[in-house]
Amino acid sequence: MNLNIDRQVLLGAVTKLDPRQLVREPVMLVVEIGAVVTTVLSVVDPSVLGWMVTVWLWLTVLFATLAESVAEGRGKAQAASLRALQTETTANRRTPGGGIEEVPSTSLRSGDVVVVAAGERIPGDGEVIEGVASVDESAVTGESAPVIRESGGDRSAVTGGTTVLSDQVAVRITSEPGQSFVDRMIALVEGSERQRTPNEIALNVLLSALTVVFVVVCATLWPVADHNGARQPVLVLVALLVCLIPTTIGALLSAIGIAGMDRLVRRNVLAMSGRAVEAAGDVDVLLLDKTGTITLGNRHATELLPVDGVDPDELAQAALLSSLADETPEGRSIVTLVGGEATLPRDAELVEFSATTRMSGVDTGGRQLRKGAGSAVTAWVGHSDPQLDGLVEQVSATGGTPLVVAEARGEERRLLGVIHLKDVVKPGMRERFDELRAMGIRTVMITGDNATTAKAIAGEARVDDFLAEATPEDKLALIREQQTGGRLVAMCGDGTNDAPALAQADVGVAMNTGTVAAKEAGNMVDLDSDPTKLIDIVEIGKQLLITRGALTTFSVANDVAKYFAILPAMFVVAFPDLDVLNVMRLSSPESAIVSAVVFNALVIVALIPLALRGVRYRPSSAAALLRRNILLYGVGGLIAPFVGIKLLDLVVSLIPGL
Ligand SMILES: Nc1ncnc2c1ncn2[C@@H]1O[C@H](COP(=O)(O)OP(=O)(O)OP(=O)(O)O)[C@@H](O)[C@H]1O
Ligand SMILES: [K+]
Ligand SMILES: [Mg+2]
Repeated sequence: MNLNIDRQVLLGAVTKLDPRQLVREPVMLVVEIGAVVTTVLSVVDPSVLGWMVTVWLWLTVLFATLAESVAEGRGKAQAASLRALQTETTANRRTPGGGIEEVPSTSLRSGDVVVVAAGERIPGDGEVIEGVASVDESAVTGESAPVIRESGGDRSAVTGGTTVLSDQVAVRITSEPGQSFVDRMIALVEGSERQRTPNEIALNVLLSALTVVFVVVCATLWPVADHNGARQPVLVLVALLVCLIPTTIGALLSAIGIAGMDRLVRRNVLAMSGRAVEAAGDVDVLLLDKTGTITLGNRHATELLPVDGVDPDELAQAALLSSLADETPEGRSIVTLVGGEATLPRDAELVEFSATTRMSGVDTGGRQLRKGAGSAVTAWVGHSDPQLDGLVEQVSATGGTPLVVAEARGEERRLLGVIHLKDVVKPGMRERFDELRAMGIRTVMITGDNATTAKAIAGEARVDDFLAEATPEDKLALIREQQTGGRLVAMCGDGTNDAPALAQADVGVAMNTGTVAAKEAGNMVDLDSDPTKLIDIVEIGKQLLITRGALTTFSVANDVAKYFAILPAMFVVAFPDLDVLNVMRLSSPESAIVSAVVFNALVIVALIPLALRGVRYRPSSAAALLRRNILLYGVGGLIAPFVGIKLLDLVVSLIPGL
């Protein structure tokens, strides 16, 4: 593993020695205080032992800050390239009068509307409110293929710093200066905004408590030893204290957390909350939105199917008229399919699409035209038609979305036919959902589409279960229901109608292609818009928990062993009976103490790569994992000090004066 220790990383490590920063790691703060004490003692009363202990105590603290600095350094290069996106550009802002004024991009505020043409850089985060464009987002996502961004649908969000390749769009800015997506990304990859996770905080409290206990033990050892004629210099007691407190995990705890977040960033996932990363390690159920999440999301009209007695042209004109003002991608695709030069009559009153009504349309010239989900439109018409039901079934069975078209003139309401909307399942879904199943995670697709379409897509993507004709409230209710059963729920979605569910889920992963509302509601954003990314997220979450557990086990086992390694050596002169415990036959009490302190420091260095890389995660039961880790890190931690300190003693004893 390339640790990449350059000047900047070293400088960072030295800066972190500042006690004001170190208070966040109480174990290391105690070591630093110890180092200050031994430094003073060694200046007043110099000795080889004193200086050896002092130098190695300082190194112990430095190794800890170095671990954190190295972990942070890995995001620095990425942060630098992201900063390049923030250079000021000129934005074309719409004035209240309808004109255009040139303003610096840095002065844009939430609510401003800017016009961006081909070749120009999008000056800030926002939502496309007019037009369609292909956008190069590679600077943010690393993906070189251009993406479509359009108004009305679930693919409307744009990121400041990306470039429009073709056409022109109007964008409503949604972020305030300094709070953009790229700002948040930079803070994340640099680790400066890292939030400690609940488990990490709990562990830190536990380690601090342990440290206090050992401080008390060592402080009381002094008068006791003195009383028994085995007076121990303060220097030796400080050395003993540092060996006993959990320095290994105390030094690496923060690096483990930073490295976990970094692993997510490397997989193109931005986690806004550490709690979510930990929760991901224990997820039981994954809920996924269909359109735009499991499928590519460019649902578009491919054919018109009239019912008997309706002229194909009449259906086409009705479909067209009801879609002329429909700004959703579905609506625009109908206009494209039918073609022609039709314009909306002046008296036309629009009925906008909503995920709750699942209909859209227009009222004009005494006519009302509606199109939408089969159940919604037949309910509006007030009666159904077996032939129409057949057409709906026919489209649904292929996984397509049927939009039923209907008309009302006065009292008479008629069903005209069906529009076939087609969408494609993203490649590779099946295998990845199989993998999730192997990890013990149940996948449930939720969609506003009808049950037959849902069933066809669910079968094709091979999810475990599906919920059809779901409104935003249904999605939220399903999550709440799962959570009350004590299960941890992950949700992947892209639409504004997914936002409440994304906010409620323990792990809410918003697709980067999605709407601003979805991205703000979730606690993670996947830049690749791949719902099966959850596999990686779960693995990283599990790995984080396992790594922390393994290194804590190792650290505590190590300290217990050190107790037996050095205590007999310290007191053997005063209590010759202790010699039976002196199994290691270290050459002298002084050499024993120095060897223990050196070993204690070197263990930190040795484990930095493991803390950064993480303990390997293989899918297996929690019990098997626990057994394996206790064996490896517990027993290993008990044995290592005996071997290590003995070997160091052989070298240290050669130093004159020890
Ligand atoms: N522009 C539109 N006009 C009329 N009806 C529409 C339009 N777009 C979609 N519908 C209908 O509304 C239903 C719900 O659509 P919506 O996009 O809200 O679903 P959803 O809950 O996001 O789930 P999914 O993402 O899987 O579609 C669709 O199944 C379709 O029948
Ligand atoms: K220790
Ligand atoms: Mg959707």
